[in-house]
Amino acid sequence: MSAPFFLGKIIDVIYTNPSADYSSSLTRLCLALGGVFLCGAAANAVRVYLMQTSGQRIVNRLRASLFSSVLKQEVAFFDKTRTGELINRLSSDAALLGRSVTENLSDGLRAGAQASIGVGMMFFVSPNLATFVLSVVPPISILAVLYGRYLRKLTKVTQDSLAQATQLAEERIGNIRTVRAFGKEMTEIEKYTSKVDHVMQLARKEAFARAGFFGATGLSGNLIVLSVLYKGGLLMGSAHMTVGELSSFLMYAFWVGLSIGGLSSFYSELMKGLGAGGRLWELLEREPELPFNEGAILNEKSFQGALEFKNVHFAYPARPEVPIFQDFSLSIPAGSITALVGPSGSGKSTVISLLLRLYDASSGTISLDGRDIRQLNPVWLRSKIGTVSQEPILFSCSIAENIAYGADDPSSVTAEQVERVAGVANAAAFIRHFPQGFNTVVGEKGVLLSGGQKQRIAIARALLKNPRILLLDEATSALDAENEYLVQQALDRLMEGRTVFIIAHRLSTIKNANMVAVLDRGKITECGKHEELLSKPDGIYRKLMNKQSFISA
Ligand SMILES: Nc1ncnc2c1ncn2[C@@H]1O[C@H](COP(=O)(O)OP(=O)(O)OP(=O)(O)O)[C@@H](O)[C@H]1O
Repeated sequence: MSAPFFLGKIIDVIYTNPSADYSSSLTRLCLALGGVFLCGAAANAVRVYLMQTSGQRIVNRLRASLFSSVLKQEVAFFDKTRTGELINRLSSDAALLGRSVTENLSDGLRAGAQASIGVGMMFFVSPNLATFVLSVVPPISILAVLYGRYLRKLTKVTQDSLAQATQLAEERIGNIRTVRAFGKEMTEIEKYTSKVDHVMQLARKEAFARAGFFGATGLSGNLIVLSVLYKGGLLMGSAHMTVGELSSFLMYAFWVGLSIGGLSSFYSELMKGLGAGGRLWELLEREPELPFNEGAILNEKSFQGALEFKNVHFAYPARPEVPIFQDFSLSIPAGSITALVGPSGSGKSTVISLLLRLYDASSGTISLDGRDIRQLNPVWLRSKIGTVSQEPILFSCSIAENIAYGADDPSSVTAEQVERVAGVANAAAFIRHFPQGFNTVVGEKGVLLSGGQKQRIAIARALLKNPRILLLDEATSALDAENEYLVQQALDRLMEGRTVFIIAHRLSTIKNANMVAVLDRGKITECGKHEELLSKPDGIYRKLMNKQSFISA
């Protein structure tokens, strides 16, 4: 900021002081100006480096905190929040906010310092001229505030619209097989294009506002310079100013003009950042409705694994008006196999979700060894429960890593442990057939494997977890005879010595269960062994067995 001052002095020396110490004055002033330039260059380099690195650090921390906050939310939150929206928050919103508070903030601070010191220096050089010139500033400030408000609103809408496009792309790319099977590529392309077109329309609105604002601020800056020339010229004419002073003043005025342009850009970027930041904070500060990692832990030694539902009422939070369970009661004794049967959509999978405490019952209690699960630490509770679902989901990493995922600490699992459980789960043979063996990457959600293979890997994963309680949702689709036998044998091994709750789709499972429970219209209507239930002439179970086809393999 002192450069124009020295420049003015140098010009005055050149113009008005051709005296004896002319060359030494000139050298001194030029050296001082050279020093100022050097310091300026070094400070700028350091500023850029620090802002770049701190910017990235802020974005990274923001993303990590956001991811952690998202993963701790209750499952109902994910029922009502679109995945694409969350991904957008993590990627584009975080970047926008990060950039806004670092690079942009640094530019803004610099512009602010330049403008205020520039104004101070203008008053120092010529108070008279400065007062005249600064009458241009207030209208620009009003314009900036109005523009900032508009931009903030527009950014929120644009980010929302972008999130919708991301959501669509993510869902359709993730389910390309379904899109392809229905031949809907062109429809999806059109849908996506129309969504990004909408983003474009909003971007055009922003560009329009930006163009007007920048035009106006640029013009104001130039008007400042013009007014300096005019009024300064008059002052010089009446010998109230030297040529050096006018030059210094002109440069300060030019800087102030530029800085106002910089400040307006900073302001608009800040408003954009705040627009994107609003929902980031909302998400960062959101407290999960179900506790994440707090509550009691039962004594491991006396832990049995008996489960009980008592008069449970439940409706999904996303659809509170549709009751799923009404007065649902069921006792699952420790170490026994309980099979649940019921029509499709009757709420069988919901029982598993409640046992895992993915949702809380609206009323009634679910207990583990006589203790209400709402008093227990959900992380501990889930560590005692293993699940194998109808269509197990694997992650896009190696088979070994997918199996090790079952352990509390996957990094401590040895290759021998993985191979052992894979052997018990009848998976080792087919895994060894792959060229990369246990290091074979299974593709997103395990697409590179067959249904039976995925199931056996999921069984190996559950075996490694070695849980006291096992919740199984049998696959509804029949496998070929060999696969069927291998999966069934693996499941039988997995079930040994545990409390097993199984949603049954196979006749053999029902026959082998210690107890079969029949779910009908939100409650358990019959309970007993397969033959007992079948012998009731008007029993619901009997009707169900006639109506519903169970896999008989
Ligand atoms: N996350 C959810 N939000 C709202 N409603 C849900 C949710 N999940 C399931 N439902 C509804 O709850 C009811 C019970 O679903 P559930 O998956 O438990 O049935 P199911 O007996 O396991 O069915 P199937 O045998 O076909 O797998 C269904 O009507 C379903 O539409």
